[in-house]
This record gives sequence, structure tokens and C-alpha cells, in this order.
Amino acid sequence: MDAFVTRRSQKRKTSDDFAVESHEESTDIKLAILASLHPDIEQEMLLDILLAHDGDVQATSNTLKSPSTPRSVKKTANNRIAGQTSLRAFAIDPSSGEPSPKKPKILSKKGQTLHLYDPQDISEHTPCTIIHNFLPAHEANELLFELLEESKTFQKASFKLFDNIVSSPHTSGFYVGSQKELQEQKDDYHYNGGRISDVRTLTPKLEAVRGRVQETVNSAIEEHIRTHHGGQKPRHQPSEPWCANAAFVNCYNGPQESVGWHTDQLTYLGPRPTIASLSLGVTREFRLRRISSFLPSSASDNPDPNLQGQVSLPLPHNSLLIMHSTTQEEWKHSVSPSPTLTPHPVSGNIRINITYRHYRSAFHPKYTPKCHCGVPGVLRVVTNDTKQANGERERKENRGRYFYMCHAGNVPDPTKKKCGWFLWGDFDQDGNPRV
Ligand SMILES: O=C(O)CCC(=O)C(=O)O
Ligand SMILES: [Fe+2]
Repeated sequence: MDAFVTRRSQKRKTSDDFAVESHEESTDIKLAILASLHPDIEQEMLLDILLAHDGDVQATSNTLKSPSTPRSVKKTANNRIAGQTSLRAFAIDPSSGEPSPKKPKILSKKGQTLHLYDPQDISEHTPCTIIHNFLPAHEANELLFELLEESKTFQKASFKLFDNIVSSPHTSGFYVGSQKELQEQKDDYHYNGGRISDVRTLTPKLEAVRGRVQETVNSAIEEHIRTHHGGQKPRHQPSEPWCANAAFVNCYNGPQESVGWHTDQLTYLGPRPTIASLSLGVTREFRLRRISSFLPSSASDNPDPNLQGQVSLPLPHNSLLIMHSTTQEEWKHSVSPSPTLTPHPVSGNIRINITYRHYRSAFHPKYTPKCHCGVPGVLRVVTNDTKQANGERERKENRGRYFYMCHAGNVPDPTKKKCGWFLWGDFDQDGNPRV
């Protein structure tokens, strides 16, 4: 069973040749597309009908639109639509007639992209957990409607890159839980060296979903520590419960809107944060690339990050991607421009993405060290990529160490120049600053 595919490059596609091209996609990608177009139809049903149409997604989708097609919606105890099952359930070992044994671990290779859809594959090959069909279908659609309306007033962020002021290739809005937090954000918090003026309180539907995200994330964190870290949380990962008290909502309007390779800023999240990302609307590819291995277990799994390629995950409507505590320090992520998209029935070519985050009280801006320029520093970690003029942070033995550095160079003001200030961060086992 082709639970993942490796593709060197993607052919340019238009929606007209989608039906022909779709024969070449893996079964998983086809299922992801069908699941986002027909969220009320059970996964097994999608697969059966797909096979009956010789893998033709367009023909399968036409059949599924017919009211006479059985849907066989499975409900769980709490009346949610059941999550998609793994294709492993269908994989039979021809020699024994039994389900196939566990697949060997396959790493992506430099210069290649490993395409993954199956939640178990994603859990094995990336630092993330994915949950498809996370919300009941009607709730996901209502949230999408609400945020499509909100996104009409979103702005592009601007920042400085190599002395040029650039704006992000997508728009976003920032949400917090209360008026008090909103005022604090405006007065005290800094992003890219400056303040943000457009802070909003969580919309009714963002607020309604937040509790469910929080509960799911806390269980997933426990499970991930058990299955990936031998029951021992990584050093500096907080042991306090994860709390979704802030949300960035991103809007990607069309195939060219994207976000480049980056790691999320640690300044207010602290070391080894968990971030939960809920996708709505058109499916886009989320890419991950390993940049470092700090933990003994991940180091032995992944001998040399430089030899590994990127991993691509399609994030369909109503999928929750949980980025666990090694993601920000050891990987980079991006949403690349897409040659073409398969329009979503509600949002067309628009994708909305909510990243729920935990702003920890120990990382309140009143504790952020300030650099000589008077601008609060930014919290970073030394990775294999870190290069600095004085050489200290480049040294191998410093990899995995945290530091605050001047952020004035990122302020979108041509007169502000970065100074050389930096300060090592000192955090305890739970990632709290040692005072
Ligand atoms: O849109 C996404 O899936 C990722 C967004 C992201 O990386 C971010 O907001 O930092
Ligand atoms: Fe990010």
C-alpha cells in the first residue's frame, strides 16, 4: 500500500487536467482530497468507491455527490464523526493473509520530499500528531464561515530581511482570551522588534473550539512522551498543562500565498513549546525539514539532519496538527506556494489556519531581557545553522543552548540597525527561567 510517496518535483497542474493527473497521486493523497470534499462520508466508504472507479478522484467525487450514495457515517460515543482510519487497516500481507507488520522506519533523503498522509506514518516520521476530521463537520464549517469574514480585515505582517522591508506572503490576525490580555498585548509585547496594534479577542467560535483543542493537545502530549520519549519529557519541556491562551489566524488566499521556512518565536512560549494548528478550507501542503538533533533519542533515530530531505503533509479541512516539543528547536516548517489547488466547496482557494499557542506566565514580557538598543530581545536556540560573528554560538558544544539576542535589526524601520548584544538563557528542567 502506498501510504507515502516520494516525489522529486511536482508537475505543474491546472484544474482542467486534475482528473487525468489524479491517477498518478498516491491513494492517501486521493483520500485526503476526497475527505475534504466529502467530510460526512466514512473513510472506508471513500476508499471502496475510489477503488470501484479505478482510482479516478473526479469520477469518485461525482458519485459521492449523488444523494443515493450511502454515507454510513460512523459516530463515536460523544457523537463526533469518527476520525479517519489508517490505510494500514487495509494492508494485508499476501504470504500470511494477516495485516502487514509494522513498516520499517524510512527517512526522507536529501533533495527529496517524503509525502505522508497516514496519521501513524506522520507520528513515526515527524515530531507531530495529526487528527483528521477533528471537529463535527457543521462546527468546522461554521468556524470557517466566521473566520472567512474576519480575514477580510487581516493584514500582512512586515519585517526586515537583509536591510529590505518585506511583507509576509499571507495575511493574519492575532487573538487573545480577554480585554485585559488584549491591552497587555498592545502595551507590552513585541513582535519583530515592534508592537502590534491589531489584537482581537477570540471570536465566539474560536472560543468554543479552544477547550476541545486544549483537552486533545494535553492528551496528545502525554501520549507522545510515552511513545516517543520513553515516558520522560524532553529537558526544558514545561510540565504545566498546555493552555490555548493565544491564537494566530493565518489566511492564504490562493495558491501563491505561503509562509517561508521558519521556526516560531520562543520569546513568549519559552523553550520546547507545543503548538496546535487547525486547518480549514482548501488543502495545502505543510512541509517540515529537520535542522538539528539535540536529544539522545532523536539523535540516534536521525544520525545526520543534513542528509535528510523534507517531509510534506497535506493539511485538509478540519485537521488538527499538533507540533510537539521538538518541532520548533529541531525542525523548520513552511507552507509552500502550490502549483494548483482543488477548490474547497465553502472557501474555494482560501485556506484558514489557526495556531493555538500557550503564552506562559514565566515568559511575560516584563521578564524579557532588553538589549542595549532598548528593544526586548528575542529568544532563540543554537542550532546546526547558527552562525555568529564572534563564533561563540557557532561552537558545536553550544548546540541546544538558548540565548536572547538583539531584535532591533528586524524592526521594519530602515534607521534601526542590529547590535551585537546577546545573553545566554538559563532554564530549569521545566523550561522556567532560573532567577
Ligand atoms: O499555516 C500553517 O499551517 C502554518 C502557520 C505557521 O507556521 C505560523 O503561523 O507560524
Ligand atoms: Fe510557524
